[in-house]
Amino acid sequence: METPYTDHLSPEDFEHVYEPAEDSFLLLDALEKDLEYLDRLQPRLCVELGSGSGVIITALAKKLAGFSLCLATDINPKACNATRRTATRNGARLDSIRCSLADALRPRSVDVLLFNPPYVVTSDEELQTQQFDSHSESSTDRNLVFSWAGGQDGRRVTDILLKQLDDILSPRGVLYLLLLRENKPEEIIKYLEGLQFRAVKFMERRIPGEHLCILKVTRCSASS
Ligand SMILES: C[S@@+](CC[C@H](N)C(=O)[O-])C[C@H]1O[C@@H](n2cnc3c(N)ncnc32)[C@H](O)[C@@H]1O
Repeated sequence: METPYTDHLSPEDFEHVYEPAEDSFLLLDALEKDLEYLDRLQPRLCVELGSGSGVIITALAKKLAGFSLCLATDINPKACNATRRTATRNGARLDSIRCSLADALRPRSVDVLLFNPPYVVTSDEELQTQQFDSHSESSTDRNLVFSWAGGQDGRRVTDILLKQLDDILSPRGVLYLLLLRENKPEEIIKYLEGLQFRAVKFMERRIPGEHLCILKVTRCSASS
């Protein structure tokens, strides 16, 4: 899949919005690798949580143009705005909604769910401030911190999503989730198996200082 243009986003934008990095590109590569599967799935609704600059959902929206509705969410209003601009600049059709995770969506409606969460292990205090800020309409200097700060085990936001996953994914839905080794992917796989999901490490990449992987999650009841 082509990496969308981001030349409309300035260095000032990237002071508030997460700039695409190795983690973003790994998620893009995983989607590229699974395009045949996605073509067969013919998803009606694809959603990226925490879309940041919007490069990932824009790339997918272009690829699946014609048969999928694509949506992006982010708690950071500047990220929602950047996502809209990236989609427009690249000729992709999608909507961008400011909300936490999938809070604004109909239950069990999402066929393809993407999330590159704030995954870095930090103190939990970082996130308490995030909850306060996320109620404000304005963007703050701390938005960038909230794009990577993950609290204990780098899992605070991810764990909220995992608890809600059964209510978010459609019966044939699939989740592509980016994780760091420190997020304990094996523990997450076991947890999901207990909830009747099938989770596999779909792609892995070592970069200086980080060992990243993409978890692919489907319902056990879904045909593979
Ligand atoms: C690591 S960045 C990923 C950005 C983009 N998806 C990418 O891969 O380049 C994480 C994004 O999640 C957003 N985020 C953090 N907590 C969130 C939440 N509870 N609901 C929605 N978005 C959230 C941040 O604002 C940030 O844009």
